[in-house]
Amino acid sequence: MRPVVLASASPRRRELLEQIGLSFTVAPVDIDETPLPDERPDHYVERLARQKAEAGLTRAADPNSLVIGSDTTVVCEDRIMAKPANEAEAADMLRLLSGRTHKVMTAVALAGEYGCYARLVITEVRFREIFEEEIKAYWQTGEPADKAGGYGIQGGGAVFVDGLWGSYSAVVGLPLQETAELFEEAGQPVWSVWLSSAEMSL
Ligand SMILES: Cc1cn([C@H]2C[C@H](O)[C@@H](COP(=O)(O)OP(=O)(O)OP(=O)(O)O)O2)c(=O)[nH]c1=O
Repeated sequence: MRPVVLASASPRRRELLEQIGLSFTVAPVDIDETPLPDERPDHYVERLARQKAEAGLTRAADPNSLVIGSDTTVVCEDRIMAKPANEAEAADMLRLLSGRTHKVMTAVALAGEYGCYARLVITEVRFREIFEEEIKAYWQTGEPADKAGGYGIQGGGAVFVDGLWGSYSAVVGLPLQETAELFEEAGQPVWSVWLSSAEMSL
């Protein structure tokens, strides 16, 4: 088995990867997340996911590692919403998302000595109308600050959600089905990890 590295500082990505039973180490990378001039949001998230995975591989102690990088961005009315810089920006984001359907774009990339492969997952999320008092109170919870679009579907942000079409895990930060597909293609399927942990516990 090749060692698996998650090149991310996101606690959500760590929890999602733990959920499917993979053993891995965490080694965040720091890359410039500024969009290129006129860059399309789908190209942007995939580029960042690839850059995170590739930077992680360059730094990995074992060159045989499989390194995961991922990026999540909320897109509404052609606006790319990364993590809000402050309360005013978070409030602006939630006002725009209120009563509308937006897209959550998440890309996952897996880099290994064979190259870097990626999947882009687009999920539609519909929000009910959100009131000013709620926006103010939600900021106080601390939840919006480190999340794309200024909300967490896995937390209090769930109360705004009217409907979701696509991948729930992708909205939280890592599309698990597509991540497993990349591992399958890399010759290290997730089920083989399940099998070896089951054999070890016998
Ligand atoms: C929309 C949404 C995003 N998020 C999070 C997932 C990501 O952590 C974050 C988007 O920021 P990213 O820049 O994708 O990731 P990050 O900076 O947190 O971590 P790293 O780059 O080191 O991998 O928003 C949620 O937790 N819940 C949600 O509902």
